[in-house]
Amino acid sequence: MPHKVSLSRLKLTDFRNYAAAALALDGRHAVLTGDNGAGKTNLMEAVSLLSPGRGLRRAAYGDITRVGAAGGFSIFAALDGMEGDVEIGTGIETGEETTARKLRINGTTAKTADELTDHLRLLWLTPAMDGLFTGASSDRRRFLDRLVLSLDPAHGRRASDFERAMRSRNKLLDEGRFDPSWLAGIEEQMASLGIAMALARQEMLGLLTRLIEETRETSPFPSASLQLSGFMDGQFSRPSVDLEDDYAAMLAESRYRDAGAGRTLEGPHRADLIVHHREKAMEAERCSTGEQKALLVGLVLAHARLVGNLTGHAPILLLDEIAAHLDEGRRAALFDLIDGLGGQAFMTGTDRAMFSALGDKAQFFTVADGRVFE
Ligand SMILES: Nc1ncnc2c1ncn2[C@@H]1O[C@H](COP(=O)(O)OP(=O)(O)OP(=O)(O)O)[C@@H](O)[C@H]1O
Repeated sequence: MPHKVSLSRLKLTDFRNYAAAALALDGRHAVLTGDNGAGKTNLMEAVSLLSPGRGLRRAAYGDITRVGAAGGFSIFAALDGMEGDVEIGTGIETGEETTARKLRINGTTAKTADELTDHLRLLWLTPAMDGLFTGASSDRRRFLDRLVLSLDPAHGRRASDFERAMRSRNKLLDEGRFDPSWLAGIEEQMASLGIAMALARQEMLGLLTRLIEETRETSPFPSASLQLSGFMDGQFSRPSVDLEDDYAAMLAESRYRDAGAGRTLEGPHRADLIVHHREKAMEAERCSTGEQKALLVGLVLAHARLVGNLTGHAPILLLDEIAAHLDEGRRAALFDLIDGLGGQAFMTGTDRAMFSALGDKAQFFTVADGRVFE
């Protein structure tokens, strides 16, 4: 069983609809119940900001700050983390527009948000993700990259460096500056970063596929088969240097075409995650709403197990309204599965009775009008 990472304290100031709130957690799962609009998802969002990036809503920091607050927002958390006890503080200081948030770990300013992954790994599942299989491929790519990131923290840097290189190539092409040596330099960089990104995604999917295979018999959820498509399809068994050379050559050949299109048409930024419902041998997008939800829950929980197995520490799970449409038996099976992962899960719902099968495995909180109490 992986080690448990658990939040022991969470304090919010001027965060969404919370002027000030504090939660004392005892290491068990946390169930947050309350009416619509009470502030349950806001609490989950606050926890999600303990990982790199803009949290589970991908919101602008200015929007997170409580309407009417004099300054910015802040989040403080204490946890029993992957390297022992740690205190994390994050937020923005003034209400003005900013793209960066301050981050302090044990009182010291962190150089990058990636340092958070030394202390905890977070995974979430929200109702906003229900359309993942039918929606835009960019959402599936972001989902895929978050899965990779929770195993391989360097993936985020790779992806942002690739984006930056691609933007400078697009700009040169857009301005008609076809300087071959300048472009070749950028394309070489794109090739090494782009292939590294694609290989990291491929490796994670391979590991996840194996784990899904191993746990298939016992899982109460349908199993997913996973494939990458849209970039270097079927070529990932070749040496990475050959793939890099091929991609660099592809970019060099497509300069005029890409200039015409106004963007780079080939690359890891065009890849898609293709998911099938294995038992039904059906594309996920053609499954029923309930089947899609079950597939997604199964996939995220399988990934949580993988993160626990590979890092030795179970991730913290944020499961927003996960039990809403399940019957009693399925809910109980779901809670058993979540508990069996060995980590701390935060779960929300409108009705406390829905979580009764958790018994004393969870701490129950009531959320009402921007206040939270046990
Ligand atoms: N920056 C902000 N300042 C003040 N209030 C905000 C801010 N952003 C969002 N809110 C409010 O926070 C409230 C609670 O939102 P939240 O999504 O957490 O509700 P919830 O309890 O998860 O509800 P539901 O059960 O409907 O999903 C909403 O009424 C929203 O208007």
